[in-house]
Amino acid sequence: MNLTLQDPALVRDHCYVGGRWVGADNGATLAVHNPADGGEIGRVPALGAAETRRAVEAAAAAWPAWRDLTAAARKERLLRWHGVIQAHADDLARIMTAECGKPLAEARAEVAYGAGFVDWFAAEAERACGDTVPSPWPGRRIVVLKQPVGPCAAITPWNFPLAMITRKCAPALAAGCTVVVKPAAETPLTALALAKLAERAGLPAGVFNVVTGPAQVVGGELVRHPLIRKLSFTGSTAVGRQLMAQVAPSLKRLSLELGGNAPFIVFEDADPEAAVRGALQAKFRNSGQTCVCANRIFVHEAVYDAFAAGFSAEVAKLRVGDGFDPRTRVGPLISAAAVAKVERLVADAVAKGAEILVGGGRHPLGGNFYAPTVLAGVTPEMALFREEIFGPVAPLIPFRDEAEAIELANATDYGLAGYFYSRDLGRVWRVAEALECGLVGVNAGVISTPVAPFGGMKQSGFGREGSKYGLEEYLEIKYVCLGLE
Ligand SMILES: NC(=O)C1=CN([C@@H]2O[C@H](COP(=O)(O)OP(=O)(O)OC[C@H]3O[C@@H](n4cnc5c(N)ncnc54)[C@H](OP(=O)(O)O)[C@@H]3O)[C@@H](O)[C@H]2O)C=CC1
Ligand SMILES: O=C(O)CCCC(=O)O
Repeated sequence: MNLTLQDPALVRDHCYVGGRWVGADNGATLAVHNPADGGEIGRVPALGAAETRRAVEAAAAAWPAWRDLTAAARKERLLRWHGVIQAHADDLARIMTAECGKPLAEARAEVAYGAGFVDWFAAEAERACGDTVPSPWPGRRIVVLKQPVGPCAAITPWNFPLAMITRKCAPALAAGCTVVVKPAAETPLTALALAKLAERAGLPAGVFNVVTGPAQVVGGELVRHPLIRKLSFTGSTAVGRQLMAQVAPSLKRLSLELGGNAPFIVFEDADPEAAVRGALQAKFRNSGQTCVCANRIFVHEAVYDAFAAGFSAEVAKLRVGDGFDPRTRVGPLISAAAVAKVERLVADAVAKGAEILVGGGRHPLGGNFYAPTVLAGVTPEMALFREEIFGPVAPLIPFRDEAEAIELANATDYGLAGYFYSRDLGRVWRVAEALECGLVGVNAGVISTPVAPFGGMKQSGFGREGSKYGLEEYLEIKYVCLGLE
C-alpha cells in the first residue's frame, strides 16, 4: 500500500534508542500489514535481547538528568511534544488507519485523545505535591516527598496504537521517569512516528525509547531487567498474568490494564433513543475492538422488543469498509485470527439458541471484514457471555428487574467498564455503586478522557491511567522524619 503523508519522514524503519535510530544487530526485520487488504506497509527491526538491554541502559543513563530537571522544565518539553503531535495529527491518523484499520475519523479522534494525555500530564508535572503531617513528637517534623519511580517499561496493544502509549508515557515523563516502549507487532509505525516527534520536540536522548521485535524476546527482556523499576501493560488478561509472574523476582511496580466484559444495561425508564445511540457507540467503536466495548447488552423485558428493533435498524445501516473511505463506520478486524475468534463465538451462541437479528457472519468484502451483528436471546451458557468478543457483535439479553440486571452484569471475572441507561435518580446511584467495575457510564456510551481515571477491578487488572491518579502510578512516596535539634 502507498501511504501518502505530508511528512513521509514520520514512517520509520528503525527503532529509537538513546536518541539514535537503530536496527537489529543481525539486520532482522518484521513486516507491518494493512488489515484492510493484507498489503505490506513497512518493516521494522526485529530487535534481540542485547539491543533491548541497550535501550534499558539508555533509559537508565538518561534518568538522573531528567529526574533532576524542574517540573516546569519537564512540562515545557512535554508541551513541545504535544505541539508537534498536534501539528502532525493528520499524518499520525493515516499511519494508524493503515496499520490497525480503524476509520480515519476515529484515528483522528484518537490522535486528539492521545495528545490530550501529553497536555494533561505536562501540567500535572507541577502538581506532584507531597505532604506535611502533624508530628506526634514536639521536636520532629514529618514530611512526605513524591519521587519518580525510575526507568519504566510500557508494553502496549494494537487497538489504540497512539493513545495507549501517551496514556502511559506522559505521566511517566511528567513524574520524572524515563521509558522504553514496546508497541504491538501489528502497530509499531505509530509508535515510531511518536518517537520521531519526541526527537523533534527535543526530549533528551534516552528519555523516550521505542523498541520493536518478538514479544518473548523484547518484552521478556524489559520485564526481567533489574534496571526497569516499573512495568505498565495493556493487553490480554492471559499475557498480563504471565507478566505479573515474570516481574515477581525483581518485584517491579506493575500496572495492568487487561481485558473487559462490559455490561450495558437498558432499564425500562431509559430514554429509548439515547440508549440506542449509546449502545451503538459503546459497541462499535473501533469495530468492537476496545477493552471497554459493551460485551453484553441487558435490556428490561418491558422494552426489549422495542430496543431490539430500534438498535438492529441502526446496526444494519453501519457501513463496513476500508478505514480510508470517509463513509466507513466499521473497519476490518485486526487479523484473520480475530475474525476466526468472532466466528467461533457467534457459532457457539447460535448453536445454543441465540437468534441472529442482523449480520451473523463474515462481511461480503471478505478478508478481515466481519458484518456488524446483533444476536437476540443470549444466555449465560454461551461463550460470548463470559469471553471478551473484541469484534462487532452485540448480544442482547433480557432481564426482569434491577436485582437480576446487577447480578447478571457482575457475573463475570472481568471488571473494567459498565454502562447503564436510566432516568431514575435513586436507581442511578444504586446501580453505579453496585457494578463491579472501574468505570461506569450512566446515560453515556463513550466516557474515556485524559482527565478521568481509567482502570479495572477483578481480572481486568489494577492501577489507574489518566487523571491525577495516573501520575501516582509513577511516583514513590518517601517519608522524611526531620529532627529539629
Ligand atoms: N485491554 C485491551 O485493551 C486489549 C485486550 N486485548 C485482548 O486480548 C486478545 C488478544 O489480543 P493480542 O493482541 O494477542 O493481545 P496481547 O496481550 O497478546 O498483546 C498485547 C501486547 O503484549 C505483548 N506481548 C504478548 N505476549 C507477550 C509476552 N510474553 N511478553 C511480553 N509482551 C508480550 C504484545 O506484543 P506482540 O504484539 O509483539 O505479540 C503486545 O505488545 C484480544 O482479542 C482481546 O480480547 C487485546 C489488545 C488490547
Ligand atoms: O481498549 C483499550 O485498552 C483502551 C480503551 C480505549 C479508551 O481509552 O477508551
